Amino acid sequence: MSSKPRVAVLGARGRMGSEAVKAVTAAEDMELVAALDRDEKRETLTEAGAEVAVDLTHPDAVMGNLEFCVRNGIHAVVGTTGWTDERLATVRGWLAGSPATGVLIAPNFGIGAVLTMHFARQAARFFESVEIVELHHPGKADAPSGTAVRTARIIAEARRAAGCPPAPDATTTALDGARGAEVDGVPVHAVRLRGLVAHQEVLFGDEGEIFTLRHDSMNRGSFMPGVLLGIRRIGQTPGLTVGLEHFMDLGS
Ligand SMILES: NC(=O)C1=CN([C@@H]2O[C@H](COP(=O)(O)OP(=O)(O)OC[C@H]3O[C@@H](n4cnc5c(N)ncnc54)[C@H](O)[C@@H]3O)[C@@H](O)[C@H]2O)C=CC1
Ligand SMILES: O=C(O)C1=N[C@H](C(=O)O)C[C@H](O)C1
Repeated sequence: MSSKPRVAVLGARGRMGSEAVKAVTAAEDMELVAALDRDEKRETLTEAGAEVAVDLTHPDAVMGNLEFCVRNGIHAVVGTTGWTDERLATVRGWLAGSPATGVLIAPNFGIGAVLTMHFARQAARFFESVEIVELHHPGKADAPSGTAVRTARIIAEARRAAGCPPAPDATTTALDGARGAEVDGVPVHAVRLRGLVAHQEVLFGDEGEIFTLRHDSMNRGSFMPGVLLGIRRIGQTPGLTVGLEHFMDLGS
């Protein structure tokens, strides 16, 4: 990769993509070489000599974009949501054919959001109960958020490893959705409200004690230090990396 990575943004006219275009343009150690949105041809990436593509599009678009990038040896920094185990396995398969290429999938670029997940992993085994509430702007396509799904999986994994029993819940009758969506056994509740950007609470409970982790992104600029960190690191990180925490030297 060049000493100043040549960067393309996909989804460049969107809420996140337009912010990423500004952040990459303002960063002195990288160069914006392409800014694409829907209906613009992916070949622009190769024509422009892009070395890193930042994908901030839509769950329906991200797989096609990534396949193109990996096939052409373009590293990818992905904020787009909608990840399943099957999709991750497909990306690993593509990368096997292009072993020098790196893909970072970051459920959340907010430094505080990454720390929330890190601390949630540590707290998970100490409390009987845990539930997640994520709160977002009403323009969001997916529910629950990618961050909430990832947080729930991290918590569930930590609780399984510690041999924790399921959280207590005496509910025998409920309206559909009243107890949220179950992600790996953790209830996740999604709020969509005008005025919000991106917020999450992880609620842990035990006898006489509640422990809450809360993160608030007040604007989309809050995600940009994480996007830039991903661009700076992905060229030296071949293969698939899931989660920005791997670039943050957080220790265990
Ligand atoms: N990882 C993170 O920290 C964050 C991730 N996100 C995720 O990023 C994605 C985008 O979010 P927003 O910017 O709020 O959405 P948005 O709807 O404002 O922007 C998406 C943009 O992608 C464009 N697009 C759709 N298909 C495309 C394609 N095939 N090629 C190029 N562009 C295409 C759309 O025209 C639109 O301009 C969502 O999945 C969202 O959940 C959002 C905020 C933070
Ligand atoms: O769509 C959004 O806005 C966000 N999407 C990501 C998610 O689904 O977790 C990250 C952040 O929550 C904002």
